[in-house]
Amino acid sequence: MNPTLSELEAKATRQKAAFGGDSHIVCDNLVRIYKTEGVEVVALQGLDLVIDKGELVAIVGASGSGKSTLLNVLSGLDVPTAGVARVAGMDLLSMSPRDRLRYRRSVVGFIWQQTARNLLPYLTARENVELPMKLASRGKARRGRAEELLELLGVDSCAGRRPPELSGGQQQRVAIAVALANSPQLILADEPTGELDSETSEQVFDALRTANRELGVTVVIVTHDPLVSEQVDRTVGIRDGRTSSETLRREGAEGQIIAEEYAVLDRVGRLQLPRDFTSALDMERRVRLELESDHIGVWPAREEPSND
Ligand SMILES: Nc1ncnc2c1ncn2[C@@H]1O[C@H](COP(=O)(O)OP(=O)(O)OP(=O)(O)O)[C@@H](O)[C@H]1O
Repeated sequence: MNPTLSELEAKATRQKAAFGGDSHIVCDNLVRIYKTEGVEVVALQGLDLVIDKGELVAIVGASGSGKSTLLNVLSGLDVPTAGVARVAGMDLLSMSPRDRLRYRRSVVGFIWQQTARNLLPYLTARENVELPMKLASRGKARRGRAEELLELLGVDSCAGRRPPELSGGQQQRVAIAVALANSPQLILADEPTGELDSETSEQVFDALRTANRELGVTVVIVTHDPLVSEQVDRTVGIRDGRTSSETLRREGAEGQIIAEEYAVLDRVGRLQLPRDFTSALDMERRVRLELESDHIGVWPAREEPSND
């Protein structure tokens, strides 16, 4: 017997709900189109991404590939045009303004690249960390928590100083403490080490790793910095507004780090072949596929027979 329309609808809904399940971050076919002066820019073109609770993930990709757009969506600053974006079970497309404010205050913490953008220059480091707790009406324990966080991130000696009296790396570590103040479940960092030298970058990355390991916070870092992207367990590559590759790292038997790069197969079976692979074999427009017992072969299209 043919299924009824309501059975088909129920099946489609079940399949949709299954993607990403109850993972901490789920982006399903996420689209963000910007319209400026009648021109449309498709910054995210159906991006799929699943991140589990407690993961530390780096996002990499060429300039303009959509990394900051993704982070702005996940932080609740920007609303996508279509698709699904869910963090900790909250739907970022249909959220009310009130829930969005609560989300931005208490569920997610954000660190910008520009050190000066993260902190108020006329407050001390401790007061900067206390401020988000004050705004969220968190009572008495504010001072103790601010000091604990500054200590955890190795900047307790800076508590009484204002940002202009701190180095760039110290400012970023205080910024991480600010982002952690209201015990968020997720920290997002957009190029947090972009303005720093390599030694200072290492300290800032260590502070993010500490937040991840000690507090169990999920951390997503957009970065061009190999020091960061090569030290996380998972690096997600974005190309033209879609996730295109993933590098997974694990420890080998002798303690060495083994990195394996994968292409991402999306929900409808699309994958992006790396540009250097396709250009090395002059692959354009069409390729020939062959299914083998344990792999799929991809070949350049056969030369069309000429009519001469
Ligand atoms: N507010 C906006 N209005 C119009 N277009 C935008 C806006 N923000 C981003 N874009 C466009 O969307 C695309 C993706 O931009 P996005 O900033 O997300 O890329 P990115 O990968 O973070 O780049 P970068 O590494 O240079 O920061 C780009 O083509 C960009 O010009």
